[in-house]
Amino acid sequence: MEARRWLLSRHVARRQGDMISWVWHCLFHTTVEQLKKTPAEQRWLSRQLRDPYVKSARQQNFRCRSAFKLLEIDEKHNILKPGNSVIDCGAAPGAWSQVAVDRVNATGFDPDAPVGFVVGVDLLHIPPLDGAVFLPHSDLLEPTVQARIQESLPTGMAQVILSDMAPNASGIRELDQQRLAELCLCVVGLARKVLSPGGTLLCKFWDGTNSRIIQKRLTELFRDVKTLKPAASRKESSEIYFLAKHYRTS
Ligand SMILES: C[S@@+](CC[C@H](N)C(=O)[O-])C[C@H]1O[C@@H](n2cnc3c(N)ncnc32)[C@H](O)[C@@H]1O
Repeated sequence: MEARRWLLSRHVARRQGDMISWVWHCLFHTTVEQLKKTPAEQRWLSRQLRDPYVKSARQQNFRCRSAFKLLEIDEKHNILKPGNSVIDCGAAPGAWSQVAVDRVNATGFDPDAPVGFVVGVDLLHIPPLDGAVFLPHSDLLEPTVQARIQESLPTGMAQVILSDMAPNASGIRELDQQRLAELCLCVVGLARKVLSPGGTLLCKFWDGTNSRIIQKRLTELFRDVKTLKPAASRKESSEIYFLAKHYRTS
């Protein structure tokens, strides 16, 4: 009898112990998970949790917060118009393409309303989006990829080229800037092949020594070149955007 009571009390104690550790786990799960992360991951996570644009992106069904950068630029500078063909370079996960699809296709029931076209390209997978054609797992630096973009355009020409491309950060500032400069020059090269006269190019860059080289190149090719820092672009980031309008053919 004594032995049975002892066994029972040990069983109850174990169950209570399990319960306590389960409650402990539920209460502190997030904290423990956070502790497992590296300091950089923790900083990223707490920044994401505090970021109002992350919250708004979730509420408005945008794939990521960067949508608000393009929305702000377009509201101020009116670059995306109904009927435009748009190339979105570095499109994954697809938030800029969401904005572009919405802006280039006029809403309403008018059968004659202009219909736009959006093609997005990225090294990564891009989840499908109604109204956009995507070329995932594709490197814009490859001439064959640029040829596929051109083939996909209804008239072989685009009125707007967007680039939010960024290389994977190596942590070495100069190297990363050099890589982004290469990507920007590649976008400029694409513009020379497919941009309609009068067309627009919007290109992300990290402000620094190379930015003058890119700006100079753009000024040679476009009548109006501006440097923009949208509100949704983090203040601590050196990210800027070149907005080049009125592409000149000669
Ligand atoms: C900041 S994200 C773009 C976010 C996107 N604008 C959006 O709103 O969803 C930058 C993207 O550039 C892409 N990228 C970098 N180098 C590239 C290259 N050579 N060709 C194509 N995409 C590239 C990256 O894979 C990454 O997905």
